[in-house]
Amino acid sequence: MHSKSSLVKSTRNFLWLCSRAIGLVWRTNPSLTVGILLTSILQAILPTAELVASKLVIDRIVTNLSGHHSSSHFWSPSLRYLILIAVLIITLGQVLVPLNDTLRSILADRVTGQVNRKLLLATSKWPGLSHFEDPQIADDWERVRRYAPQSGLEILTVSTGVFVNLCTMIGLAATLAHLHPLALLLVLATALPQMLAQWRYGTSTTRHLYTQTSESRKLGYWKRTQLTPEAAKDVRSYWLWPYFQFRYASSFEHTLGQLDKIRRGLSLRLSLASAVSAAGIAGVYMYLIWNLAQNLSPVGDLVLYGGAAMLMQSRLLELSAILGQIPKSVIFLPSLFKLLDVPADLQQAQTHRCVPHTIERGIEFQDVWFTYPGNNSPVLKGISFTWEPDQVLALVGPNGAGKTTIVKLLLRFYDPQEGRILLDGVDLKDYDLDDLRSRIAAIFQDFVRYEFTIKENVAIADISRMEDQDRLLLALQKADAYKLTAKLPKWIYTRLGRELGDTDLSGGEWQKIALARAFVRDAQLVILDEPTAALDAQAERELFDRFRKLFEGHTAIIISHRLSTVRMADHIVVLVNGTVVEQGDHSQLLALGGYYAEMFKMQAKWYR
Ligand SMILES: Nc1ncnc2c1ncn2[C@@H]1O[C@H](COP(=O)(O)OP(=O)(O)OP(=O)(O)O)[C@@H](O)[C@H]1O
Repeated sequence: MHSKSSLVKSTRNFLWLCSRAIGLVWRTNPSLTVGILLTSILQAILPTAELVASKLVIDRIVTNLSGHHSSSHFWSPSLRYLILIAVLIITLGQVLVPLNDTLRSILADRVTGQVNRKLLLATSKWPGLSHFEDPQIADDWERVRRYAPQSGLEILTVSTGVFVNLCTMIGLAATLAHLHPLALLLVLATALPQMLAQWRYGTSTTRHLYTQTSESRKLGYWKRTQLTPEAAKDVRSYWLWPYFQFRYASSFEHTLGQLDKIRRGLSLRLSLASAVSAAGIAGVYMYLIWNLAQNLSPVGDLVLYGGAAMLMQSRLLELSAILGQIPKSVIFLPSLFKLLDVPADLQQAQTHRCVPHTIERGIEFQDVWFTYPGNNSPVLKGISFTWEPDQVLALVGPNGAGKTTIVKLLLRFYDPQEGRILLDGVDLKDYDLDDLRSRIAAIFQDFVRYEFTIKENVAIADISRMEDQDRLLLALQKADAYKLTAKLPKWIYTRLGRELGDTDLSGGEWQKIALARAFVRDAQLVILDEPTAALDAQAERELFDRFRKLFEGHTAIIISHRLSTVRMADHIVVLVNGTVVEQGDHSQLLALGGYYAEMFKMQAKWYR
């Protein structure tokens, strides 16, 4: 009972997937889809028509040869007429193959483009970061990347393939049954083992590929480690090539070695089964030759029925190969539709409340607890602190204390599991998410180095200001990055990066470009995560001197391990292991003689 209901459920699920996939193909380009269907229907009818026409031509030739000896009688009007029809049918059959293939290729590319656009649109609606860090979603991406763009088209290919082969086979079966019902039975029975082997081949290899998705992600990773310019430095300086090659080779062996084993076993069965089907064809031919010898049938029958038996078998095999392909076409569709339908990872406010233009009361963390999705232990354990408007707040603490996590919560990349984060007394969750983020200029320590021009790299913080050159130049000046543009070949129009760019910058120069982004936006909140980590001592000092002026009228948060950068902050929060251990301004914390004072003295000692 249970297995029956699960069969009904999985069949319903399968049909739903197929209809959704075909719907996707249809909506991508209805006229191309119709073109493929029409050419497929014609391809279904033509093979039987070709056989019948050939038989009629041969029989007419034999009749004309036996009845008359003059050339004019041989070329009787009926023979010419039959030859013309046969040539037309054969030509049409030949023309349809490339036509159908071309239509399929065009549609395949369009479906791929459509699927990718849909996926990008769907991911743009994931408000947080959790989905990007979920290993199951990463597996779904891998399946989609490898197979799903073709899946919609494969479903179309499979369904038209099944239709074409069934139509062709009805004609062929009727022809064979006309010769003798046992001839039909013989062909069907001897094709059966090969059909089963073919089907098993398709389903087993697909199942294997599906279960190996995580492993093939690793395979891709080991390949990338040897190809990306970032890793190339390490690979060469540490001579990692043999090690990465080894990891790649063992991962390759793991995924594809097993597949080879499956393939070898199945191909042996397939060869044995082919021998059985060949025996079936031989049986039909023996019967035809015996008939011919007994003068029971014309020569044309050899072409018609022998051809029908061979074609029937090849179509049966094609059908089972197509049926074996179904799991491959379908098995990746759930991943595609899961990615398209995955619910948002954050609740969005229904009220569309905007962040006030002037922050009056500041920001307050109230007993905030946070654990990263998939982790067991919390990263933030009951964090509480207040951040007054127009203040510069600094977060300090050892590595892994949770400083960047606090910033991620402020941007609502994740929501805390317990506690609240208030902006002017209102929970961040109650603000419109897009509006909230548009009021924050955040520069992370792992900022992205886009292979764009300098102008674009700065304007990325507010695309609407792309043509506001004065603003962009001012931002570059504030970040002390303007000077470096002078030495570049195309000034601010110089494209940066190693892959597409004209030239590249040093780490510190890149950091200045990233810092300039903070000054492009009209943001109420500025977040700088390690803004001076890559700067030289003089640049850090200059930034430090100008910091107050640069962020005048801004509520800013700065994360830094360099306490020389941090000391000018109005309020300093010291985090250790996810909890606030001290807070106050620089002199208060020094007077306290705790973690901050110790770190500051240690750093000062090093400098001295
Ligand atoms: N995306 C993530 N998924 C799971 N755990 C994470 C993730 N990001 C950070 N963590 C964990 O959270 C802890 C705090 O990380 P966070 O980046 O906030 O530290 P931090 O104080 O900014 O450290 P650092 O000074 O090294 O930049 C770390 O122990 C880290 O392992």
